[in-house]
Amino acid sequence: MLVRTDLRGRTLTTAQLRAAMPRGGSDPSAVMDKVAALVQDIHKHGASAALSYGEKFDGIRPTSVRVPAAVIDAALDSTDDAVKDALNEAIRRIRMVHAAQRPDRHTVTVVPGGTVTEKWIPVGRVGLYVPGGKAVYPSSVVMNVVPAQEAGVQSLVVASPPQTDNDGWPHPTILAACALLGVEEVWAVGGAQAVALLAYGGVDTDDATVLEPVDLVTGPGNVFVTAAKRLVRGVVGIDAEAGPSEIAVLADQTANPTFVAADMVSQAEHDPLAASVLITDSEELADAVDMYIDTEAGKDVTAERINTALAGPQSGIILVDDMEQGLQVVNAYAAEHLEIHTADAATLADRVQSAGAIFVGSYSPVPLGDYAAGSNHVLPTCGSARYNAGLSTYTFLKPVHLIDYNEEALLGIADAIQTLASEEVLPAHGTSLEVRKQAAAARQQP
Ligand SMILES: NC(=O)c1ccc[n+]([C@@H]2O[C@H](COP(=O)([O-])OP(=O)(O)OC[C@H]3O[C@@H](n4cnc5c(N)ncnc54)[C@H](O)[C@@H]3O)[C@@H](O)[C@H]2O)c1
Ligand SMILES: N[C@H](CO)Cc1c[nH]c[nH+]1
Ligand SMILES: [Zn+2]
Repeated sequence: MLVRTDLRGRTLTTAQLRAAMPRGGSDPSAVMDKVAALVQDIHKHGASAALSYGEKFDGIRPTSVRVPAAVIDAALDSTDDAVKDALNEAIRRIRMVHAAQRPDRHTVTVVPGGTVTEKWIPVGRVGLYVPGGKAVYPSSVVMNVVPAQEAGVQSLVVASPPQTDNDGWPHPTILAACALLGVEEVWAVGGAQAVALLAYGGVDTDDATVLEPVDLVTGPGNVFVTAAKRLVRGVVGIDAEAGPSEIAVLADQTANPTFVAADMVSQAEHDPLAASVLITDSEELADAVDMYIDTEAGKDVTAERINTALAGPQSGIILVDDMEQGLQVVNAYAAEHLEIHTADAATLADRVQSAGAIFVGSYSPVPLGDYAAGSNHVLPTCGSARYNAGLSTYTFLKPVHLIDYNEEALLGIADAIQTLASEEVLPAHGTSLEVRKQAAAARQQP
């Protein structure tokens, strides 16, 4: 049975609401000291230190960080046709959505002769993290690579943990997904050590192959990956923090309890720290969801993770008076994934302010988005959807302004600029305008 929190009849401030939410130990600050020491070590000792941490945590040391091309080709050859077809269909849909995100360059004519153009420049080199600890994630290869490609990134590297049953190389289906997408640079390194190596770079085991550092690290991962991303932010760019999975379901008495419960269990199976939360005004639904979870959940190989995640302080059922209070809870919680199973799901979905992705109605379950809706599954966790969005083509683009004024347009605003510069006591700024004014005046002299 999930822990219940009864908010009915209570009016809470935002801070009180947040405090009342079930949230667990997926906060990276809990492992920050340990991960900081690891990141420092890799900054100092590079690839050999990263491989040593891999040996410790993943149980194997590959012969090199960079995966040889022949290993990637062999992985594609040995991949089942059904898996290749499924990956190709997912790639097709995800590419459609992310290609449509590419923003246009646009120019604003501020005054005659004075324009500001916004141009989108792709990040130069990116490091895409693909998890491979408790489960392996070929789908995350697609979710990282496709938006980077659609943004026009020229240089990208995928990093994923070494696997004991693949000679220390990343999982073969991860390599196959890279091959299908035309990715040639793959590193066999995982966890916090992967993030640190991507940020600082190094030299491979042959003492010759340079592992060039990247400009931006993206991708999901466990709490160690998330902590490392927080630590290297500034040395490199990072995307939103996409840590252990979360699902919140907002549901009323019209919801199908089996659908709701199955979707909650689906995210619990990622990690013992994963969170599954039901927000409902129907005790009957809450009881039925509990019943399903008690009798049906956790019969598969992932049972232990599911049971731990559902029993943890991060999971539970929140009872609310009605959908208005439900929406307040939803916005305060800011789930990575929000499913809405109510009579008016689309209307409520439009009113949600904070969620990584919103799944509308009974036939848009989170696993659809995990693999093949076309949307991205790398989404902000731990409440960061209040201020961050999921991975997208925009993540890999920088909007840069081109400022182009002619003399007349500049002189038309010169006095205002000089006034402001003088107000800020920055006289050299004013001089930049003054010399141009004087040059113009000199030309007017007979
Ligand atoms: N939010 C999202 O968008 C999203 C998407 C997909 C997956 N996820 C999450 O990604 C996570 C994947 O986790 P995972 O563990 O399966 O794979 P992972 O690749 O993130 O982590 C595995 C690595 O963790 C390191 N590690 C393991 N134990 C350690 C320890 N005690 N100390 C230091 N490092 C250690 C190892 O080096 C290993 O390579 C899950 O939590 C899943 O829910 C999130
Ligand atoms: N639900 C995960 C994001 O939290 C993504 C995923 C990949 N594979 C299955 N699920
Ligand atoms: Zn999932």
